[in-house]
Amino acid sequence: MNRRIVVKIGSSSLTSEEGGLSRERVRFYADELAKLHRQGVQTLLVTSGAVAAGFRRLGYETRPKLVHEKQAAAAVGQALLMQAYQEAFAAHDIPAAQILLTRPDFGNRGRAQNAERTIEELLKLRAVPIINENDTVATDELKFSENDTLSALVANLTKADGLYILTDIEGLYTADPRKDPNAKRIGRIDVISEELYRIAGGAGSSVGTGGMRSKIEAARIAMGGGVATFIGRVTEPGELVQAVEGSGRGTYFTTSLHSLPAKKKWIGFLSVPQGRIVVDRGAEAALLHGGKSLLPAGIRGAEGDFHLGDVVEVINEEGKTLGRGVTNYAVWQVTAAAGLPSEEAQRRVEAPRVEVIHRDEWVTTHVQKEAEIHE
Ligand SMILES: Nc1ncnc2c1ncn2[C@@H]1O[C@H](COP(=O)(O)OP(=O)(O)O)[C@@H](O)[C@H]1O
Ligand SMILES: N[C@@H](CCC(=O)OP(=O)(O)O)C(=O)O
Repeated sequence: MNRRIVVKIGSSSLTSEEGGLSRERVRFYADELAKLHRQGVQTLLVTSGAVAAGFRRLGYETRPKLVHEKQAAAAVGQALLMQAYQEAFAAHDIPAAQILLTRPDFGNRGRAQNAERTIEELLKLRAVPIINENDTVATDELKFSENDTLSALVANLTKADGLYILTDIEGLYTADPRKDPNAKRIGRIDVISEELYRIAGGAGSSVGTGGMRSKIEAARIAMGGGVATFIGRVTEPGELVQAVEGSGRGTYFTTSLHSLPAKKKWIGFLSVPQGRIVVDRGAEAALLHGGKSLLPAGIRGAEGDFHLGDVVEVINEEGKTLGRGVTNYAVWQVTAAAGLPSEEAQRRVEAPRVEVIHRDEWVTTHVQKEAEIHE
């Protein structure tokens, strides 16, 4: 049995047909989590539902669409959401703790460590940390694409053994089952490939389709940090325990990676890149397959506003992401040194090191084209 798990509950699992918060569903999930808690499993909950819980109280007739309206609804609804969880967990004598985070909180190592320490203390005292996005301050560039990403970052930060993303469908299918009756459920996935993003639908498709895409992205981030992931449906009593035991209604994403060293995990899966470096084919092969550092000779260009010590994303000339690393060069130095032999580059821009990114500070996040799918 897992020692520590993160459970993510999406809006679709918590709302009634009219779009408001269902207190009955909140109680159901609290009861399910309490069963694991009683078995000694440390449980963290990432929950949506603030907008759903708040919009009516503010006088909106339907769930608002504009960002500032949603923020206002969430400010009212977050308190109501927590109240519902407080009551539901109190029935099990479990203290419920509220934690509100934004994307940059993970990108700042000091803030991330503070959050981690607070969560450790709460778990030690047998509380359930209940986490949501801090909607008041989160607008576009501060936002997680969905709470799915937030749950993956929390799982990585807290070194969880498993991430359970609960939704209204029994896992990932070979196509959207709402549109294709022949779609089959995928039971297990060992490697996230580009093909999975394709079958989860591309940008510009319906809201639900985007939903599965962001869950695949969450699974990728969690697996990269060594956290096994489940995407599926839990609606009947006992099903969350079953999901954690390996027989849930959904798709299991395995990972052979053991937790990366803390620094690499932060670079690859928690940091917020400050810019991008474009590399040629030779550098791509050296980084992905050669275990080498990135040298100026293989660089084609750079964008963003980064300085020595920042994390940057490295992409190839087709725009595909290869990985991330800590740069020893500022953006102007990368631009001036691009394509030059190492010594000349270092002399010209007075860089502290020859390597633009040293291999000890590099994490590959490249997604391969295809991989086996187990039905
Ligand atoms: N290949 C697929 N397999 C399963 N579901 C898919 C797929 N492609 C798109 N979807 C849609 O994704 C939806 C789940 O995402 P979403 O509605 O955002 O859930 P939540 O609110 O729980 O985050 C499903 O109901 C389904 O319609
Ligand atoms: N943080 C907001 C919205 C988060 C959200 O929509 O997430 P999800 O249900 O996973 O798509 C809320 O609590 O209402």
